[in-house]
Amino acid sequence: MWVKAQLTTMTPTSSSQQMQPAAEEEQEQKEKTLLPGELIETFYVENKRRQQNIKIQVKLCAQGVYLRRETNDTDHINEQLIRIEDIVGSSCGARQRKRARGGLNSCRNPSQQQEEEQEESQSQSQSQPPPQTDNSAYLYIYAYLKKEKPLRRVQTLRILRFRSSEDYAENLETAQRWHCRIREHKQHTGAICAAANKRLLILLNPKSGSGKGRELFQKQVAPLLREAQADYDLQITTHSQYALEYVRSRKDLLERYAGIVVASGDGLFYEVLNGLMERMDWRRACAQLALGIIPCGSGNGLAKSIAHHCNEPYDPKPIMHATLICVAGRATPMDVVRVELNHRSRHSVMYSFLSIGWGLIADIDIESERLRSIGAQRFTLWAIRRLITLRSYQGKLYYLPAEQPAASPATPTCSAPAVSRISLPNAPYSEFKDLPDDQQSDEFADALSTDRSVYRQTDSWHSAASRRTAYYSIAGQSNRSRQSVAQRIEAANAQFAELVPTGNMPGLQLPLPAEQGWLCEQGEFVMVHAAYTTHLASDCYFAPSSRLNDGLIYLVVIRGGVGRPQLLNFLLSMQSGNHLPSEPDPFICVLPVRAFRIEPSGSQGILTVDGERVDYGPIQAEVFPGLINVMTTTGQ
Ligand SMILES: Nc1ncnc2c1ncn2[C@@H]1O[C@H](COP(=O)(O)OP(=O)(O)OP(=O)(O)O)[C@@H](O)[C@H]1O
Repeated sequence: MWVKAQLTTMTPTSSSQQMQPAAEEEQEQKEKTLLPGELIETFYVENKRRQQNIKIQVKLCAQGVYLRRETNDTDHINEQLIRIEDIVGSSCGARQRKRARGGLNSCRNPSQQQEEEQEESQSQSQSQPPPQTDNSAYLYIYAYLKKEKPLRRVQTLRILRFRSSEDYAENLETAQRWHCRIREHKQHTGAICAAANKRLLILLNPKSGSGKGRELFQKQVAPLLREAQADYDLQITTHSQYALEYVRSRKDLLERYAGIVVASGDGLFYEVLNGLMERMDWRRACAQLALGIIPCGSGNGLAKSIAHHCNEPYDPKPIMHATLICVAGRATPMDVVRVELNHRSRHSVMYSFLSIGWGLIADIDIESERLRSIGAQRFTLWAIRRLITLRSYQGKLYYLPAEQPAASPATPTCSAPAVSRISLPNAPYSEFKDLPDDQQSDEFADALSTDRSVYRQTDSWHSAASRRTAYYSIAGQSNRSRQSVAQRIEAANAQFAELVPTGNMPGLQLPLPAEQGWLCEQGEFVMVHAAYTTHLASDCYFAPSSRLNDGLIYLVVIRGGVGRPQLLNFLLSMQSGNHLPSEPDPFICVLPVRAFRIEPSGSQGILTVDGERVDYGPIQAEVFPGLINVMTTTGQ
């Protein structure tokens, strides 16, 4: 790569540096061959060592910024393309002080900054003309070049100095033309934050992870958002359920925002997802709002899974890398899993994006909470403890295999004792329509306001025992007959039932139809852990075969009777993703399924959904393929 310096100022020919007539002709010729939306200009970079100006032709096109250096040696022409995908944004104006350019420079500590400022003011007083005599306009191009082996992003700043005219306004106009074109090309790539007239909603949990969310945001996220010229509203959560309530109740969510970014751990993303699903326009909201995550939590399974999906780096700067994904912000569909729980005859429904755990891993995760103060080592310590006092749980596991009748040979399966069949449509939610906006706010006002308590205690919508009711506002309708009110309530109930995301599994208390493909295994389990993203945490590569939008739940089953050495090996290999047996194994297997149900026999145990503890009892889950959209760099 010939451009060695990360920060290079390029200056086009000015009136005082007249182009040779031949060069002028050449330039004119090149401009004639430009496609619409393309710009071209010749700049000179001063090479102090050789005491000469190096001629660089810069072309802005749909692919990015193309730089071509021509030296006097005829055989020495170097080229570089800064891909439009690697360009975060640009800005233009008068010369900026180094610190004001943002980027990672603004993350330096105060003493470093002070030194830099002193250096800069000295160098300015020595070599640079005072700002008022500089009529140049500058274009700053912020890019993070993607490099493989090792996978990383290299922060790069290119500065183009426009000074062909003596008039600053004219130079600025040229720089602005370049700046606008860059933004237009970014828009064509589908960048969500470059979308016109829409903003990002950023929800920040100041308590997540080490509790430094606010500081991390100011130092690492905000400068990048500035470079990307992303307009955003920042909401700091004040308590648990804040984000859920905010997303659920904000009326102008879809009109105002192009996406929602969670700057927190997986817990807050769970709230945002469930808040969206509790909206009456849930389907439109899921389709239109892309969701992003900036990992400020302790587990960060989703952020790592997204980075893995689009082959983006994660460590050593997970926040910077995730922010880059969010500002690239192309939407990729992602599966969501509908979970139904039954605890002491209370039913609840929730939506999950990461995992459901029963047994070993859930136990380690939750029970080691008491050692939180020692950091990530709590998991290792508790895993050792649990290996010594190994537990197993009695129960029944039902599942609907993804491939019928036989599973893919690449994924070894376990033999299941009982077989029955059931069919699930690929996209069970596709049959529902959203409520028109005006109906949302009026007709279903009562249903919305009372819904949450009902919603979390309801049976499956299709189950015979469902207690779910939509309350229809009858205020101001006293002149209508009782009969008509009853009919209207019934009609509203029917319509309401169609407008919420319903599952296709029978209610938890109902048997699974024997003839439709369900398999059942009864016995002792050390663990059943369902995952639908590759990573459960940034250092736990749990379901390597998983894809964001494959419509699959990966059930990892460890049966009773498994030896401790095999279990130890399993736990130690989870980080690298080598924990699953490559050959059929009697004790450990992974099952790609579309739905499953767990019926634990006892009443004591731990169940987790997305890493959070939920009531212990029967639980069932089914996948809704590609229900939401998450921000990725690829858009696939
Ligand atoms: N201001 C707040 N104070 C206390 N709790 C909050 C606040 N805002 C959000 N919460 C709750 O904190 C919980 C945990 O947050 P989050 O998942 O973001 O961080 P974490 O637990 O550190 O990360 P991870 O889930 O990756 O381990 C969320 O479920 C959320 O309900």
